[in-house]
Amino acid sequence: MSILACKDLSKNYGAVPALNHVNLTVEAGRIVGLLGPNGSGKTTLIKLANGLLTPSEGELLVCDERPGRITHSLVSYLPERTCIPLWMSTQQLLDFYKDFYPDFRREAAMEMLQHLGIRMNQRIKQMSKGTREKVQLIMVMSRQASLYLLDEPIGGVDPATRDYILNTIIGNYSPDAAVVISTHLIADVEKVLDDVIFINQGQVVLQSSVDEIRERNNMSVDALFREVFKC
Ligand SMILES: Nc1ncnc2c1ncn2[C@@H]1O[C@H](COP(=O)(O)OP(=O)(O)OP(=O)(O)O)[C@@H](O)[C@H]1O
Repeated sequence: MSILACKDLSKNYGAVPALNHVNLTVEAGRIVGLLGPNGSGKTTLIKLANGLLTPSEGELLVCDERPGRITHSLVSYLPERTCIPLWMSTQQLLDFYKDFYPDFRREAAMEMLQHLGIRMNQRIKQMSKGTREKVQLIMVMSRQASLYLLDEPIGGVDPATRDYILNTIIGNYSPDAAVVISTHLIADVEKVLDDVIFINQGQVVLQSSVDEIRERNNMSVDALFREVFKC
């Protein structure tokens, strides 16, 4: 069973085609980079997988289920923008997640928050943008989900902390789960990726393992991306 499967999936916003007959699968145990230029359809695909949008044509399945009530408990989603309640303290946010998500691993979240020096009594609205991003990512990755959908997870995180975030958080998920990361920070993220999907103008132009890219093209994912999408 694949964790995510798109079959001939299309999505239009009115007359604007955002995804155009996309076929792809993501298997358990894989960390997949969803990479493409601005406006290529990454966020649209992530929102379809999370059930925030519905397909115009074709099908998208999460663990063999159409997005809906069942998949909401299987998917842990980090949106592009911060959407945690700003008035809460870190402590209150932990309580909120524990109440809301039965699969939330509070101890794991606490350990990561403490490692990054994030105070339990600080309110989210008092935090810097990068700290908010870290907190939200820790919350999302502390759920025991089957599919993690991370839309631009580390854009505001300083480079020194990125490696910790990527290694500790993304390296700590269950082998039965899959992670899809949309990012423009390819050089930073590619060391944790197993596979990449290149998407352009709503179409998948490449799906490959990172090892294959390095062997076949003798270059990093970042270098290949720059070559494929050169302006
Ligand atoms: N709500 C909307 N209404 C109309 N068009 C939209 C809407 N959201 C996205 N689009 C269009 O759909 C296409 C894909 O957008 P999407 O946000 O999925 O791209 P993206 O790859 O995530 O881009 P970026 O890297 O800039 O975040 C673009 O042409 C965009 O203008």
